[in-house]
Amino acid sequence: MNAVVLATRNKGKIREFSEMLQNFQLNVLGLDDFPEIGEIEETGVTFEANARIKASEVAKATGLVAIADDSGLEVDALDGAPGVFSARFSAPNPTDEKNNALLLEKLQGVPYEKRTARFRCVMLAYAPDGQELCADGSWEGHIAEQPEGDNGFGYDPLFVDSISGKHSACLSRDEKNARSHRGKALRKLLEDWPFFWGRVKHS
Ligand SMILES: O=c1[nH]c(=O)c2ncn([C@@H]3O[C@H](COP(=O)(O)OP(=O)(O)OP(=O)(O)O)[C@@H](O)[C@H]3O)c2[nH]1
Ligand SMILES: [Mg+2]
Repeated sequence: MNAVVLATRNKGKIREFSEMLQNFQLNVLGLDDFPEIGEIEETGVTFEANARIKASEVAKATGLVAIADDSGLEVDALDGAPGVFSARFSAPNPTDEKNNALLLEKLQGVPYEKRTARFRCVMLAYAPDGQELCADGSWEGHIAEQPEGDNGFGYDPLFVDSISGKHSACLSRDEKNARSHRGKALRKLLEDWPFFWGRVKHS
């Protein structure tokens, strides 16, 4: 079976990837299977650059095709912040709770109609021979004034899906995967997957 490794340590992403890939003929490994791989520094200024850094480092270290996701939240009233810094918004020692609290603080006094935002995801598969496949996805919504829901991760309790009007953390797993930036990017990536896999040199 084709083996790929997910170049992420985010448990929420790993869960969503696993749910969406369960019907594919892929043996999906994670970084837990390669404890020798340390922290990967995200020095890029774009989602694409960071996705390439993560995927290429893991592909070279494992000799397997690696898939990375670099994603984040862009808030219009904050000129696109936190963007590529979404995971590190409340640095040093960022947590999802602190990131959400900081986001609410920065948006204090901003009316709902001006709290527009989107999640973006760039997903990139990188082969040890240097070939790559890249796809992106975005998800439009608003930032609520109060958190709601227990599902998902990250900013999901504050992100309101523009279509259903529901907080992302209130969506079921299938509903989120159907709408989300990550779901869209992964479905695009998989469309071109057979062609990519056929071109890659497998050792
Ligand atoms: O509510 C959310 N629902 C989502 O669906 C989602 N997708 C991304 N994000 C935020 O953006 C950061 C990614 O940063 P990121 O791509 O560097 O990932 P990460 O550092 O968490 O893990 P890794 O993949 O780098 O190992 C995450 O931590 C989250 O804060 C999300 N928040
Ligand atoms: Mg990261």
